[in-house]
Parts: sequence; structure tokens; C-alpha cells
Amino acid sequence: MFPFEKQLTPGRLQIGRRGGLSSEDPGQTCKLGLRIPTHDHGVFGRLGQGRQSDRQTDSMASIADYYEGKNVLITGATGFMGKVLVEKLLRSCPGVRALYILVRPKAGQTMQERVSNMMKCKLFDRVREDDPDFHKKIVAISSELMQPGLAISPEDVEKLCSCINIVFHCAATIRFDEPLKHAVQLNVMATQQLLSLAQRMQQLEAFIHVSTAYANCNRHHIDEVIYPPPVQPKKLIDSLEWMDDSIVRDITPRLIGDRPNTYTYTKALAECVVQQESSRLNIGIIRPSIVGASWQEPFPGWIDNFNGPSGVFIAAGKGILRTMRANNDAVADLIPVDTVVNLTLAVGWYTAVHRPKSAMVYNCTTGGINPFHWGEIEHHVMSTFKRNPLEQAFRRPNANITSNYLINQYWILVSHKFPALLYDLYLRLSGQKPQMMRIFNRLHKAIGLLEYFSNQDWEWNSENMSMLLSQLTPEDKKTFNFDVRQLNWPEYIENYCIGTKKYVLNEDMSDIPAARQHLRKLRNIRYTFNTLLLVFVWRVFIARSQMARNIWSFVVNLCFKFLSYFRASSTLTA
Ligand SMILES: CCCCCCCCCCCCCCCC(=O)SCCNC(=O)CCNC(=O)[C@H](O)C(C)(C)COP(=O)(O)OP(=O)(O)OC[C@H]1O[C@@H](n2cnc3c(N)ncnc32)[C@H](O)[C@@H]1OP(=O)(O)O
Ligand SMILES: NC(=O)C1=CN([C@@H]2O[C@H](COP(=O)(O)OP(=O)(O)OC[C@H]3O[C@@H](n4cnc5c(N)ncnc54)[C@H](OP(=O)(O)O)[C@@H]3O)[C@@H](O)[C@H]2O)C=CC1
Repeated sequence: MFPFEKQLTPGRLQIGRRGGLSSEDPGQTCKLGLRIPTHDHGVFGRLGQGRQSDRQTDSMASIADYYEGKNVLITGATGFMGKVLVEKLLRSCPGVRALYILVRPKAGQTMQERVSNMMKCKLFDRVREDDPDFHKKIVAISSELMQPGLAISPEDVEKLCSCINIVFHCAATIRFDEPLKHAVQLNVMATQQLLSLAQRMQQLEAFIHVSTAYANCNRHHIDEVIYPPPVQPKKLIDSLEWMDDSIVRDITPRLIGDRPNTYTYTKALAECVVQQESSRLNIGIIRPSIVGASWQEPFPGWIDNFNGPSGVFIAAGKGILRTMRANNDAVADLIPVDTVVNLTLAVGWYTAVHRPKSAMVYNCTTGGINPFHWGEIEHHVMSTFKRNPLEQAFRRPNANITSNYLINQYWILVSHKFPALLYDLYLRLSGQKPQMMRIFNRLHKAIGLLEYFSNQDWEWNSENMSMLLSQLTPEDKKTFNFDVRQLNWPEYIENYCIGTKKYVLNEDMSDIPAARQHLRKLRNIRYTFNTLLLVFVWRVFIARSQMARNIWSFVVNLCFKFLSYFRASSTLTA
């Protein structure tokens, strides 16, 4: 099953670097926390890495200096975070020798086509300006992470084993509704296979694994430690191998227990798998919370997908989403993608140079340092989309969040389902295919999966992130900034929303006047509709019943009296 493992000699497997946690007791909780940097030589230190004197020079060098002449392996380079990582490495570490990226063919495109399309992306504009030949540093390796041996050819395996200095493992399935078997294959087994490959890399200095801050979301307070896994990964993998898909589906809720989905469950198992190798490799684990658009680099507001809050913001901006269950006062632990990438590169440097005695975990979060709440997010998202409307909005943007289940259900009925029904009726009558109800059903499914995260908050300890920041030179603090204390949330959210408009929806900013005009049209339609509704209600319910007419005239009289009273008292005071 894990072909790389077979090639490891037992002697090498037994070499440990310390007396702490070994691969035999992976479930034990270990406090990794802060530690004094050591220059302890690990297995790979002995296996073909630079001499200690070289490394002492490295420890004083800047992050960019460290990456000079290095060969870097990146998985998930075609994903949201991976692309930003590739861009930042090329731009801020121009001395990097080569970036080996594991890519699979997908959606009718060959691996090469995908890579050349990726490099044409706007994200790379700044790198392209600095170095038009930047693509020469990217070496694409064909790989399907779900296949045995990661489906890397023997020649490529040989090449990687002889030259890679540092591995960044970003690939994962981040879908919340992923079937367990698939999520285990990709998030756990592929990680295991990559670690086995990493063990064979003669020049390897660090292995950086990207996890998630929500891997342990069944806990309220989360330290920078690897918690005992919900089940031993090996046991689960063995069981899933013989189980029918339908059996797996049936037992999934029991297995994931108090975690909300297979994603967080398998990411927790992946951390355990990574920890099992931490006696043999220099390992760093990054746990970002909700990764959002870029804050500063390569430009503010870069985002290219609907994941997490982005889809919610877009749906709210389009006037489709009017209500969602979220706690106004809960911390919205968003973290900009460029912050995560800067931290990742700094962790790569720190892990390789200082070789901490055990795998260090970095909770990459904002809540404990510079908190912002869902209620504030709602306010800033709405205000941005009112000033910079999206094109062809369904209704005027006016989303409200509530933690009350019944109130939310009421607004779903009144503000989602009813308008969707009316619009579909209109489409049917005008000979078109109804679509609004289908869109709302998809939206409800998506936000239903997110609500777990928007209705509660967590406390993450992020001491290691602060410790790392204190280790950077003043120059590195600027180039690889991950100091989230400087984050100005209203400005960030505004850029985020504009980023969804420009880069996800590909809308032109010059069309904003037309979009505003469209919103005015929608407002007039709403006024007309409300007036017609009032007349209809009057005709059907009030005009027909004597009692309703009496109540109506009583209410009107009362209002009239109040008005006269206030007018009289204001005349007297004048
Ligand atoms: C103003 C209000 C403020 C309050 C605001 C509160 C926000 C509260 C956020 C909490 C956020 C926590 C985040 C946890 C922290 C991580 O762990 S981050 C990792 C997060 N992972 C994700 O977000 C993945 C979630 N997504 C999924 O699991 C799946 O996409 C879904 C939602 C189940 C949908 O699956 P599906 O129906 O099979 O659809 P899928 O094939 O994925 O996509 C179909 C289409 O819908 C689009 N789409 C996908 N998702 C969405 C979406 N959410 N919306 C719209 N379209 C979407 C796709 O782009 C695709 O478009 P086409 O290519 O067809 O044109
Ligand atoms: N986005 C977020 O909010 C958060 C993300 N994270 C973590 O960050 C990492 C990156 O996430 P993000 O960039 O957002 O995710 P994306 O979904 O954007 O990217 C996932 C990457 O993994 C690759 N991949 C998936 N399946 C395979 C496969 N079978 N074989 C080869 N490659 C595959 C994808 O390649 P392809 O293009 O071929 O599909 C893509 O490059 C993940 O580990 C995730 O858990 C952590 C916290 C929050």
C-alpha cells in the first residue's frame, strides 16, 4: 500500500532523535510550546545535510537567504494557498533554485496545460514583471496523490530524493461533505505516503505540513500540541479497506463523533500521522483558521474560490442570501492567505535552521490577538457591497445574521423561499427554465455546513507564532509579515469583498455605476411590489370583514391622534 515504506531499512526507521514521543506512542499529548533553538542533528542532519558550521551561518541569515539555492517540493500548488505560496517564494526568495510541484491532470487538461494556465494567472503579474522567465524555476511533476506511490514515476522519485531540501505539504480535500473513504485517502494516506517519500530525500532539511486550526474543533481551548487522535489512523485505514462504501457512509457519523465533518476529522488524523514521523524528520505543522483573501500581497483582496466565507459574502452581495445562522458576538477567526504563506515560509526556515527537538505546531489565528466578530463582518460586508455593488444582483444586499433558529427559519421562508418561488413563477411564465429554487437549495446546503463554525468561538494559543515573529530580523518582519496585530479589519473586509467581485466573479470595477443603477431599479420594484401587496391584503382581508375594517379605522385613528398630539405639543413648546 505504501511503496516508499518498503524501501526504508529497519535500522533507519529505529533511529530516534530524542527520548520523547516515539512513533509507538503517537496518541500521547505532548506540549511542544516554546523551546530554546537547538542545533541537534537529526537523522536527516546526518544523512547528507550541510555541516553544522553551514547551519550556524544559516541561522543568522535572513529567510530569503536561507531559500537561496534550495529545491522546494510543494503539494497542492494549484490550490488557493499553494498558488500564493509559489508566487511569494518566487518573488521574495529570488535565489530559490527550483520549485517542484506535484500536479495531476484534471478536467480535460494535461498537467502541463494546467501549470502554464496557472502561471498566466493575474496573481503572478508582479513576479512576471520582476522576472519574465520565472516559469523556468517551476518543475511540474505528474502526481495523483490518491494513487499508490503518489503515482510519481520512478525517474521523478529518484530526482526528488536526490535534490529536495524542503517540503511544503498543502494538498488536501477541504470539502465538508467528502465521503470518509475519499477524505482518508487524500488527507491521511497521501500524507503518510509523502512522509515515506520524504524519508528517502537525502538533502531534506524540513517537512512542513499544513493542517487546520479546526482539526481539534471538538475542544474549546486549543494549544499548540498534537492531541490524541480520535482513532489510530492505521486501524481506520485497515477497516476502510474492506468496508463497502455504503457501510462507511452509515458509520461515518459515529466515527467522526463530535467533529462536524470528515474534513476536520481526517485533518486530525493527518496530524497524528505526521507526528509519528517527527523523530525522523524536522517537522513543522501550520494550523490556519479560516483562510481568506490576501491582506497585502501580491495585492490586497486576492481570492479565487467560493470556499469558507467567500461564497457567503458573494451570495450576500448578490442579494440572494438574506439570513444566516451566526452568532454576532462570536469571533470570526479569519486569517489572510498571505499571512499564512508568510508564516509557512518562516516556519520552513526556522524548522530547517533550528531543528526543534519535536514537531512544532503553529496555530495561525487572529482571534486571540486581534479579534473581530461575525456581527462586525456582516456590517462591513453589507456596507461594502452597497457602495460597490455586484452586477445583476437578485435583490438589494441586505443580509442579517441571527443565532436564533426560529427567526432564521422565518426569514428563510419569507426572504429566500418566497421570492425564489415568485421568480421561478415569472421565469416559467416567460418561457424560461426555473432556477432560483435550485440555487437556494444549494446555498442552504452550503451555509448549513458552515454554521457550525459561525455560531461558536474557540480559543487558540498562538505562542509559537509570536515566538517566531520575535526571531525574525526587522527586514524579514516586513518581507514575511505575519503580525496580525497590524491588520485593519474594516479595510481588509472591504478589499476582500472587492476581491470577490474582481477575481472570483471577474466583474469590472468600471461597471459599478450600472450596478448601482440596477440596485435603484430593484428598490423601485420593491416599493411597487410592497404597495401592491398592501392593496391586495386590504382588498382580500380587510375590506371584506366588518371587524377588520373596525380594527383598521381604530389603528388609523390612533396614529392620527398621536400625530396631532405631537404637533400640538411641539407648537406649545415653540
Ligand atoms: C454577510 C454574512 C456574514 C456572515 C458570514 C458567516 C460566514 C461563515 C463562514 C464560516 C467558514 C468556516 C470555515 C471553516 C474553516 C475551514 O476549514 S476552511 C476550509 C473550508 N472548506 C470549505 O469551505 C469547503 C466548503 N465547500 C464544500 O464543502 C462544498 O463546496 C459544498 C458547499 C458542500 C458544495 O458542494 P456541491 O454542491 O457539490 O458544489 P461544488 O461542486 O463544490 O460547487 C458547485 C458550484 O457552487 C459553487 N460554490 C461552492 N461553494 C459555494 C458557496 N459557499 N456559495 C456559493 N457558491 C458556491 C462552486 O464554485 C461551483 O460553481 P460551478 O463550478 O458549478 O460554477
Ligand atoms: N482554505 C481554507 O480556509 C483553509 C485551508 N487549510 C488547509 O490549507 C491547505 C490548502 O488549502 P486550499 O489551498 O484552500 O485548498 P484548495 O482546495 O484550494 O487546494 C487543494 C490542493 O490540493 C490538490 N489536490 C487535491 N486532491 C488531489 C489529488 N488527489 N492529487 C493531487 N493533488 C490534489 C489540489 O489539486 P487540484 O488543483 O488538482 O485539484 C489543490 O492543488 C489544505 O491542507 C487545507 O486543509 C487550513 C485551514 C483553512
